[in-house]
Amino acid sequence: MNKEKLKKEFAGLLLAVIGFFYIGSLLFFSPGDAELLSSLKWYEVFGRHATDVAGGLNNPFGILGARLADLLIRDFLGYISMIPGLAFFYWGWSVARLTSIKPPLFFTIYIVFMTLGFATMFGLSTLPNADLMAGVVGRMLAALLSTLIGYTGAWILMLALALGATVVAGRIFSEQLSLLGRALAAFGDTLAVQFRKMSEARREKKQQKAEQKSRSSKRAADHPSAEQPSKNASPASPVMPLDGGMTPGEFPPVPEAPESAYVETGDDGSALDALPGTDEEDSEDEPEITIRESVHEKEADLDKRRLKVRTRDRVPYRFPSVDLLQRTREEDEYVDESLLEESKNRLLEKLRIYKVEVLRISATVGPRVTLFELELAPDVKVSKITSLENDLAMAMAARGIRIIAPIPGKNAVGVEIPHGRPRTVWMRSVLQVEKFKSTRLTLPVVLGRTISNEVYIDDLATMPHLLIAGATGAGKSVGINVMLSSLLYSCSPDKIKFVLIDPKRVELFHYHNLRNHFLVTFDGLDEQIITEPAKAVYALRSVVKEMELRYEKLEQAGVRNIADFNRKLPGESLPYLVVVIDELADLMMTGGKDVEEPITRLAQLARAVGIHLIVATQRPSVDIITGVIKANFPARIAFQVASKVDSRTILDGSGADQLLGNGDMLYQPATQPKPERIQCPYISSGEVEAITSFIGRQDGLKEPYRLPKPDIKDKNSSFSPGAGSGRESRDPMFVEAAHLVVMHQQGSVSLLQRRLKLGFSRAARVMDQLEANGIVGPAEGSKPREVLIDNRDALELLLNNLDDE
Ligand SMILES: Nc1ncnc2c1ncn2[C@@H]1O[C@H](COP(=O)(O)OP(=O)(O)OP(=O)(O)O)[C@@H](O)[C@H]1O
Repeated sequence: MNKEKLKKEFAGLLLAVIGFFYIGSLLFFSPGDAELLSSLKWYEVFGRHATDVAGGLNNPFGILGARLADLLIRDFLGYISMIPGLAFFYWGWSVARLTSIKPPLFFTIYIVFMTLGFATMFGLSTLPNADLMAGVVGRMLAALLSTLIGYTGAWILMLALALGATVVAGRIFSEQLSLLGRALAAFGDTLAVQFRKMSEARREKKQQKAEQKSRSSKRAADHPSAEQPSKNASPASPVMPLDGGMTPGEFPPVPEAPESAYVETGDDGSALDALPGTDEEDSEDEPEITIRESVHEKEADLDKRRLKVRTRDRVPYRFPSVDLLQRTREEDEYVDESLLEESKNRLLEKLRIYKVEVLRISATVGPRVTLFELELAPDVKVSKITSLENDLAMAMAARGIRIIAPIPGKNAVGVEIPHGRPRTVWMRSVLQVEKFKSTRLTLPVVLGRTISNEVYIDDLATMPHLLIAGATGAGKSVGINVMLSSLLYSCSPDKIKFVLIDPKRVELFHYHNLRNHFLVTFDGLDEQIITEPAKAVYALRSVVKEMELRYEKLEQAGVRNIADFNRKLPGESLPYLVVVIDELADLMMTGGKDVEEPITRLAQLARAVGIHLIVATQRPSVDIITGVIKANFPARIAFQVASKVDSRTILDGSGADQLLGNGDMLYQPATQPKPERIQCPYISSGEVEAITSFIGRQDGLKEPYRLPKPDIKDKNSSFSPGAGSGRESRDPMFVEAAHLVVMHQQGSVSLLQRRLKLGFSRAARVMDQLEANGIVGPAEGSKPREVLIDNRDALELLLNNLDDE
């Protein structure tokens, strides 16, 4: 048994003992004790006189009990004072079983209120002994009320108050009552089983006796001359033959009544379960569960920061207040240990069937699921557990079971099982934490709460692009709203701009309010939120052009990235651009390569110039999330998807098919080997509207941020400036660059920059051309590209072939 649990149970027991003492002392109140006690000073507990007094008391709870009873019954609330004693038991039970102290606290308030009420009612009544029940306080309250509102009025008021308090308490304690009901039912079941065991044993004994009797009378009848066997004679002593070819002296052995074996039978008498003590033995062998404390995030008031700022063009801007977000009930972190124990037992039982031995088990209760961490016996292979995922899910009859084998960095495997008390994570609660208030991340986006209840915030600037997939209704749009809102709560309109592409037309509608602050304008397009696929291609190409222009600026300033640029030239600082595409499938269906190419290009190159993509789709199939797109989005979020295949497409592994929907997600950052399960916060469209219209009502910036016209030479051709494989579109340094990467066997842009003295954007363009001509592989995040040509000769051959084309 773990120490923590033992401590809690001890404290619970102590409280129950105090409860017994309290009620017992009052129950044995004797008016005669008062006289004896009056001769004893209150601090006198030792000495002869104290012993004499204690010996003469009628109250078996000694001096302390008698004093307590005297004080409470005679001078306070009469016999009614006994009722609050029940609270000790509730506290004891709560301390031993639960982590939340709220229910017993409410119960104590309720019971004190009811005690005062009952005392007053007894004070009002004329029943015999009513005075003794009401005590001084009850009588006083009754007198006060009947003077103020009359006798009948006082009765009506008291009854109404008692009824009202009981109704309220019933609501508050409905869950506790059902728990108590379950506990009582379980206790009842145990009693019934014990009772059945006993009566079964009695019946069997009777049956044996009857059988023995009938056998001996049969023997006596068959062999009247035979001597009666002595009382102590063994049944196997040589006596008469029986039917069935037994030799004389042979008796069928009398079956011993099995002492420990007990077979529970169904109504039809069939065996339900062979229980030769297995349950008890098993539960003794079972490892104890340790409940891990969830993380308590330090709270902070987000409104207590500098809310008013001035933009670069001297326009005042005020950050939205968190009061625009719904005030919600506190997220209840109460852990129902009995349910937890039930899940643990079921899990261990199933694992036992598959012969998986567990040494230690601990549980972390998250917003939607409980993570059981299992330390396995050394001879159990981890692969065995992984192969059991489906069987376990079926055996436990639960959706949402996910196995993490092993948990990265731990000597344990994880099994996530949904618990019966899903908690909504509210947007307000995840923003009102110190972590978010004092974040130093460039583009902080809140993703939600982890299983250990920690608020998970990541930096979009380092992700650097995010791919989101999930079935319809799984929570993608809510997720995008959460991310955009966290950016609105942390960045001023100077710092960040949004390019919003919404082919579904309804998802990003509220952001129209941001047109004068956060939305870019396009040279050549009227819309600021793009909804038509053709215009989306135009807008994406505009962003590509912007990227190229930014690279030129960076080159001129002699810096490597946007952060350095903004530090070096604060007067010309560039805002970060966040490009959001809410439904890639709609675009890919109509735009195909025309959409894929600018997205890929941006994903490959745009990070350094502060352009970041958030792309969502409800169709995570390979024709939408192509290999090239996938390779360039190292950070991915999977909400619930329909199949394992979809899960593999987005995460390169299963798991997303086992999610529960409603914002339950797996986040795979570029830097971690395995995805993390997170519950996305909930933000309603009303809240998004409130935030955006708060911003929209403020004075807009003097100058909109305008994106340039894209380079469109041939409308029908794929748009890939500089990335073409045609001879005329190749950079003059192409051949030299090809030789360089093959010689060094290293496809890195910085190598070209250094050795060929090229600017970043030109070097990146040449690298794309090398890829398009099959000399290097696709970009793999920040790693150098793979060089596909082994040696100089092979390269010469390839270059000759290219020239012949
Ligand atoms: N984080 C969350 N917490 C609680 N409920 C959520 C959460 N996210 C989504 N939901 C519920 O699921 C519903 C659908 O969510 P949402 O519109 O984001 O789905 P979607 O994946 O964008 O669907 P579609 O692809 O059809 O647009 C919401 O209206 C809400 O009731």
